[in-house]
Amino acid sequence: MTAKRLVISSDHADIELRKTIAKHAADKGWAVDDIGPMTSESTHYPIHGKAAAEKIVAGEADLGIIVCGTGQGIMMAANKVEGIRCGVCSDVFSAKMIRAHNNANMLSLGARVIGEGLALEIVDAFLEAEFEGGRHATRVDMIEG
Ligand SMILES: O=C(CO)[C@H](O)[C@H](O)[C@H](O)COP(=O)(O)O
Repeated sequence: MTAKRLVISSDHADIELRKTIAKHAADKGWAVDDIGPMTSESTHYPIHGKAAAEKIVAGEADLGIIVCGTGQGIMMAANKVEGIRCGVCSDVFSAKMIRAHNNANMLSLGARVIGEGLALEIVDAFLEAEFEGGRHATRVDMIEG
Protein backbone atom coordinates (compact mmCIF):
# COMPACT_ATOMS: atom_id res chain seq x y z
CA MET A 1 0.00 0.00 0.00
CA THR A 2 1.31 3.49 -0.87
CA ALA A 3 1.99 5.66 2.16
CA LYS A 4 -0.34 8.60 2.63
CA ARG A 5 1.42 11.91 2.04
CA LEU A 6 1.69 14.55 4.76
CA VAL A 7 3.05 18.05 4.25
CA ILE A 8 4.25 19.87 7.33
CA SER A 9 5.41 23.43 7.91
CA SER A 10 5.74 26.05 10.63
CA ASP A 11 7.02 29.50 11.34
CA HIS A 12 9.89 30.16 13.75
CA ALA A 13 7.77 29.65 16.88
CA ASP A 14 8.84 26.03 17.29
CA ILE A 15 10.67 24.24 14.50
CA GLU A 16 11.64 21.49 16.96
CA LEU A 17 7.98 20.61 17.57
CA ARG A 18 7.47 20.53 13.81
CA LYS A 19 10.44 18.17 13.36
CA THR A 20 9.16 15.96 16.19
CA ILE A 21 5.75 15.74 14.55
CA ALA A 22 7.38 14.95 11.20
CA LYS A 23 9.37 12.06 12.69
CA HIS A 24 6.34 10.82 14.63
CA ALA A 25 4.19 10.73 11.48
CA ALA A 26 6.97 9.10 9.44
CA ASP A 27 7.34 6.41 12.12
CA LYS A 28 3.62 5.71 11.69
CA GLY A 29 4.05 5.16 7.95
CA TRP A 30 3.27 8.59 6.51
CA ALA A 31 5.36 9.92 3.64
CA VAL A 32 6.29 13.27 5.19
CA ASP A 33 7.28 16.34 3.21
CA ASP A 34 8.74 18.77 5.76
CA ILE A 35 8.94 22.06 3.88
CA GLY A 36 10.60 23.97 6.71
CA PRO A 37 11.80 26.48 7.60
CA MET A 38 14.99 24.74 8.72
CA THR A 39 16.22 27.49 11.10
CA SER A 40 14.57 29.38 13.96
CA GLU A 41 15.27 32.75 12.35
CA SER A 42 12.21 34.99 12.62
CA THR A 43 9.94 34.57 9.62
CA HIS A 44 6.34 35.27 8.59
CA TYR A 45 3.67 32.62 9.19
CA PRO A 46 1.55 33.49 6.10
CA ILE A 47 4.38 32.33 3.83
CA HIS A 48 4.53 28.90 5.44
CA GLY A 49 0.78 28.35 5.84
CA LYS A 50 0.22 29.19 2.18
CA ALA A 51 3.12 27.02 0.99
CA ALA A 52 1.83 23.94 2.80
CA ALA A 53 -1.75 24.56 1.64
CA GLU A 54 -0.64 24.89 -1.97
CA LYS A 55 1.01 21.45 -1.80
CA ILE A 56 -2.36 19.97 -0.93
CA VAL A 57 -4.41 21.72 -3.60
CA ALA A 58 -1.69 20.82 -6.13
CA GLY A 59 -2.24 17.16 -5.26
CA GLU A 60 1.27 16.74 -3.84
CA ALA A 61 0.02 15.90 -0.32
CA ASP A 62 -3.12 14.36 1.15
CA LEU A 63 -3.10 16.16 4.50
CA GLY A 64 -1.13 18.97 6.12
CA ILE A 65 -0.01 19.97 9.59
CA ILE A 66 1.14 23.50 10.32
CA VAL A 67 2.56 25.06 13.48
CA CYS A 68 2.94 28.62 14.71
CA GLY A 69 2.89 30.22 18.15
CA THR A 70 -0.87 30.02 18.62
CA GLY A 71 -1.75 28.06 15.49
CA GLN A 72 -4.15 30.86 14.58
CA GLY A 73 -2.26 33.04 12.14
CA ILE A 74 -0.86 30.19 10.06
CA MET A 75 -4.36 28.61 10.00
CA MET A 76 -5.85 31.86 8.67
CA ALA A 77 -3.25 31.95 5.90
CA ALA A 78 -3.86 28.31 4.92
CA ASN A 79 -7.62 28.80 4.82
CA LYS A 80 -7.23 31.60 2.26
CA VAL A 81 -6.13 28.95 -0.27
CA GLU A 82 -9.19 27.63 -2.12
CA GLY A 83 -9.93 24.02 -1.25
CA ILE A 84 -8.29 24.14 2.18
CA ARG A 85 -10.22 23.40 5.36
CA CYS A 86 -7.90 23.93 8.31
CA GLY A 87 -8.72 24.06 12.02
CA VAL A 88 -6.65 24.92 15.09
CA CYS A 89 -6.89 22.15 17.70
CA SER A 90 -5.76 22.11 21.30
CA ASP A 91 -7.66 18.94 22.22
CA VAL A 92 -7.90 15.40 20.89
CA PHE A 93 -11.68 15.35 20.37
CA SER A 94 -11.65 18.38 18.09
CA ALA A 95 -8.77 16.94 16.07
CA LYS A 96 -10.80 13.79 15.41
CA MET A 97 -13.96 15.72 14.60
CA ILE A 98 -12.43 18.17 12.13
CA ARG A 99 -11.65 15.10 10.00
CA ALA A 100 -14.82 13.11 10.76
CA HIS A 101 -17.35 15.93 10.32
CA ASN A 102 -15.56 18.80 8.56
CA ASN A 103 -13.28 16.81 6.23
CA ALA A 104 -10.44 19.12 7.23
CA ASN A 105 -7.36 18.60 5.10
CA MET A 106 -5.09 20.59 7.41
CA LEU A 107 -4.49 20.73 11.16
CA SER A 108 -2.93 23.76 12.83
CA LEU A 109 -1.20 23.61 16.22
CA GLY A 110 -0.15 26.33 18.65
CA ALA A 111 3.32 25.50 19.89
CA ARG A 112 3.07 28.15 22.59
CA VAL A 113 -0.32 26.80 23.70
CA ILE A 114 0.12 23.04 24.05
CA GLY A 115 3.02 20.78 24.99
CA GLU A 116 4.67 18.13 22.85
CA GLY A 117 2.85 15.16 24.38
CA LEU A 118 -0.60 16.60 23.75
CA ALA A 119 0.47 17.80 20.30
CA LEU A 120 1.38 14.24 19.28
CA GLU A 121 -1.93 12.88 20.62
CA ILE A 122 -3.76 15.52 18.60
CA VAL A 123 -1.71 14.63 15.51
CA ASP A 124 -2.60 10.94 15.89
CA ALA A 125 -6.31 11.72 16.28
CA PHE A 126 -6.26 13.88 13.15
CA LEU A 127 -4.29 11.42 11.01
CA GLU A 128 -6.26 8.35 12.09
CA ALA A 129 -9.78 9.78 11.74
CA GLU A 130 -11.85 9.31 8.58
CA PHE A 131 -14.44 11.64 7.06
CA GLU A 132 -17.91 10.22 7.72
CA GLY A 133 -19.56 11.75 4.64
CA GLY A 134 -23.38 11.68 4.47
CA ARG A 135 -24.99 14.74 6.07
CA HIS A 136 -21.52 16.08 6.81
CA ALA A 137 -20.64 16.07 3.10
CA THR A 138 -23.70 18.24 2.43
CA ARG A 139 -22.48 20.76 4.98
CA VAL A 140 -18.87 20.72 3.82
CA ASP A 141 -20.10 21.32 0.25
CA MET A 142 -21.94 24.38 1.60
CA ILE A 143 -18.64 25.73 2.97
CA GLU A 144 -17.06 25.32 -0.44
CA GLY A 145 -19.91 27.27 -2.02
O1 LIG B 1 1.42 32.70 16.63
C1 LIG B 1 1.72 33.20 15.58
C2 LIG B 1 0.74 33.77 14.68
O2 LIG B 1 -0.56 33.44 15.05
C3 LIG B 1 3.12 33.25 15.13
O3 LIG B 1 3.88 32.19 15.68
C4 LIG B 1 3.88 34.53 15.39
O4 LIG B 1 5.18 34.25 15.34
C5 LIG B 1 3.46 35.17 16.68
O5 LIG B 1 2.59 36.20 16.30
C6 LIG B 1 4.60 35.63 17.55
O6 LIG B 1 5.49 36.42 16.86
P1 LIG B 1 6.99 36.61 17.33
O7 LIG B 1 7.61 37.31 16.17
O8 LIG B 1 7.61 35.26 17.55
O9 LIG B 1 6.94 37.43 18.58
